[in-house]
Amino acid sequence: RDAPRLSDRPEKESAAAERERVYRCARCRVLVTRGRWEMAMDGAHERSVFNPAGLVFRIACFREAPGVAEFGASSTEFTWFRGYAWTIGLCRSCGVHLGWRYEGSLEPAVFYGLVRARLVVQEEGPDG
Ligand SMILES: O=C1C=NC(=S)N1
Repeated sequence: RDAPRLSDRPEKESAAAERERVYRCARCRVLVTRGRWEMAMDGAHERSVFNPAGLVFRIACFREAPGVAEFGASSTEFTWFRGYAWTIGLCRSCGVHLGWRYEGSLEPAVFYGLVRARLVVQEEGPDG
């Protein structure tokens, strides 16, 4: 693997470094989102969810994800976030499934649940 996956991230990472992180599509490297937009939902930064097909995903929530394009109609079926409807979110550039866009009448009105394994952290600059 040429880019450290999020699971490789050092545990004691400074909040400032986290905010500067750039997350890119693991398949095409387009910019998807940024650390400054990451948010905790119900106190958790990450959560494991599963769909009716039994597929399990480890997702992280972000307030914004410019690299994600919505696909298809929204649904409230089996939503992992009460009060929110979800729409499939694909990579805007290569179309791979990156996660879901959530919309609801709560705060925040919109957020994204993205599959951590489908994102890579942008390579550090020359100073590492
Ligand atoms: O929140 C979600 C997204 N896909 C399923 S299933 N529930």
